[in-house]
Amino acid sequence: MTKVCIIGASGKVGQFAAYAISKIPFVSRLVLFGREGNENFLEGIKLDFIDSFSALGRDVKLSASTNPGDIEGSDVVIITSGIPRSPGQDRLDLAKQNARVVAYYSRLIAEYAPNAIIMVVSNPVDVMTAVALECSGFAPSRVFGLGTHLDSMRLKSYIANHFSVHVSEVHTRIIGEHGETMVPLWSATTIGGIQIQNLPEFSSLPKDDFVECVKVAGSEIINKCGATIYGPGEAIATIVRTILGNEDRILSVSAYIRSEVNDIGDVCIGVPVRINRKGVFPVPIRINEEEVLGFQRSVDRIRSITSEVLSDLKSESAELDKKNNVVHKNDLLF
Ligand SMILES: NC(=O)C1=CN([C@@H]2O[C@H](COP(=O)(O)OP(=O)(O)OC[C@H]3O[C@@H](n4cnc5c(N)ncnc54)[C@H](O)[C@@H]3O)[C@@H](O)[C@H]2O)C=CC1
Ligand SMILES: O=C([O-])CC(=O)C(=O)O
Repeated sequence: MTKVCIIGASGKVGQFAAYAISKIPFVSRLVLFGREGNENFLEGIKLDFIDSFSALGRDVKLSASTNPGDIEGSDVVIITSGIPRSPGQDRLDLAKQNARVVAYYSRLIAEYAPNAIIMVVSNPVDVMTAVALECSGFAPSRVFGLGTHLDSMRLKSYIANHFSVHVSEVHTRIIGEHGETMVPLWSATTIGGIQIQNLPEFSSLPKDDFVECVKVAGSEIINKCGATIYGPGEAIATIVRTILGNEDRILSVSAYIRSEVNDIGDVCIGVPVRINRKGVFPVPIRINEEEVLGFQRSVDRIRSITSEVLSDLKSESAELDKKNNVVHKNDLLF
């Protein structure tokens, strides 16, 4: 019996991710969770899913809920709640607003599903991962964010397309911020097992254009159709499958590192991690000088915004404390 709960299931990403997860064979219970007022909407999604299960021959126990008690017993809880960016906005512009939402749900998860693994999707995902880690009080191995997995998938598809090979022949990795300062690791990119730098075509490869396309992929989709849905949804489902199947795959997600990348650490950011039933475990790596410079820049940027956001949450919490003289459970941020 494995139970997965999607918080923010009434939203676009939450809804499609839930659907993609419902097709994973080991998932036996799925909770479509949302905020109060969305009961009817969530129930409608549930009924529609049930119709599709009939066509698929799937047998998943499905619930639609706004009651925190229904998070209980979850093996994996995914937070997709929060505002998405509008055209012209940077993901980091969402930090302060979404931090309150992620903080609230992380505390709720800690209370109702203390043994769960938390996956954060809400943006800016690296900063929100740090918020979830802080507010849940969970071990770093049990809190991570979607991070640069989606960026790595995007780069992989551009490379596969350029070389006219199947995507499964391409292995590549982007680390750092899920955003402007992301760092592609060409040194860790292979095609059909061959180091990309050993291919004659490498010198003429439009590498900078590829990376630029990855950086703007989300905003381009948002400008054209309002939201990215299927890419993130499938990326989320892949990671859930990796956890529940205890697959020990190495994927790039946002995780807390101590000093695993060239001794750089103390931040939640996109890095390669081993993923299994116990959670996520950063893989110690050494990258080249140019990559270190880029990664350090990314770390500095995320670390500075993270510390601002965490300190705001702390003072808001202290403010509530003073005002109410009592801290109500639902107001607690820390
Ligand atoms: N890390 C990644 O790669 C990706 C992250 N995202 C992020 O995921 C989040 C959700 O995106 P969408 O589903 O497109 O947005 P959406 O607007 O369709 O859904 C937002 C969801 O959050 C809930 N929500 C909003 N404000 C809330 C609040 N104050 N309290 C409780 N719940 C609240 C809504 O009820 C809804 O369920 C955004 O922050 C977006 O930037 C989206 C795609 C990829
Ligand atoms: O771009 C956005 O805001 C959504 C997202 O993170 C992505 O699709 O990479």
